Amino acid sequence: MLELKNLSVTLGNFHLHADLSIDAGSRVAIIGASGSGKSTLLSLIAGFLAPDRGQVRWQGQDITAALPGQRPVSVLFQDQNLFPHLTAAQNVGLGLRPDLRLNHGQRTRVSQVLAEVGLEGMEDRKPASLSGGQQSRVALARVLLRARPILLLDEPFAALGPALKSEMLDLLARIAGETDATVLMVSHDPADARRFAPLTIVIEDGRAHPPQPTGPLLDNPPPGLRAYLG
Ligand SMILES: Nc1ncnc2c1ncn2[C@@H]1O[C@H](COP(=O)(O)OP(=O)(O)OP(=O)(O)O)[C@@H](O)[C@H]1O
Repeated sequence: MLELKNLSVTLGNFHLHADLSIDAGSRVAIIGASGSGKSTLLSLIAGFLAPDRGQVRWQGQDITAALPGQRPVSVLFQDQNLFPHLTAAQNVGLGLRPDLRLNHGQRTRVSQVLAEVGLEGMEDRKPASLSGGQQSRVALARVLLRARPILLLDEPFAALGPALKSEMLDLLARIAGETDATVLMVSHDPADARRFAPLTIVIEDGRAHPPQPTGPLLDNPPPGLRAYLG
């Protein structure tokens, strides 16, 4: 279980508070207006940002003071997930060894995960020679290889067209299933939440609310969320 216990942070005039828990293996959407604190919440969990108060706990262990690299977490952003000067295989291989000194078995594993996301034979391509969808697949292959228990996604597929985006969400769901990951995904698109996440965290007025069932929430949104969804 991922627990945010009485967690709060202040950034200038902005305050965010969260007191909630998420069962291991859940898929949760995070929705809220622009500037409501969605990325801030992910940063607190990933360890990019330290809270003023409260704890982040995973499977009963306090990880509040752990450095980002020591946390059981992978993060995918909207872009800049790949290093442009490295090949697809190297970008994926970073998930195993940051110095890229991979042995034969590890290189084989990299090729396997690339094939699993539909990029067989593209090991040596650099990001500039891959389409947007293929670049997303490389980033997902690295997530698959790392197999960290918590996966945080900050609008990872926002730049892709609708058909490609739903393809990527399906691939993500498959990868999350294979790795048993607990997934938190920020999205501006309620259709993504419905498609991917049985539960949704609403962030409003400086508060991240406990996860609620996505369907009923979006069918009958509270006033603040209704105004945001339009
Ligand atoms: N380092 C900082 N110093 C001061 N304020 C900050 C800092 N970082 C973020 N903020 C403020 O915190 C608030 C929440 O930002 P955050 O990026 O979490 O919002 P968001 O919900 O992810 O927005 P968007 O949907 O536009 O990406 C914003 O008002 C932002 O200006």
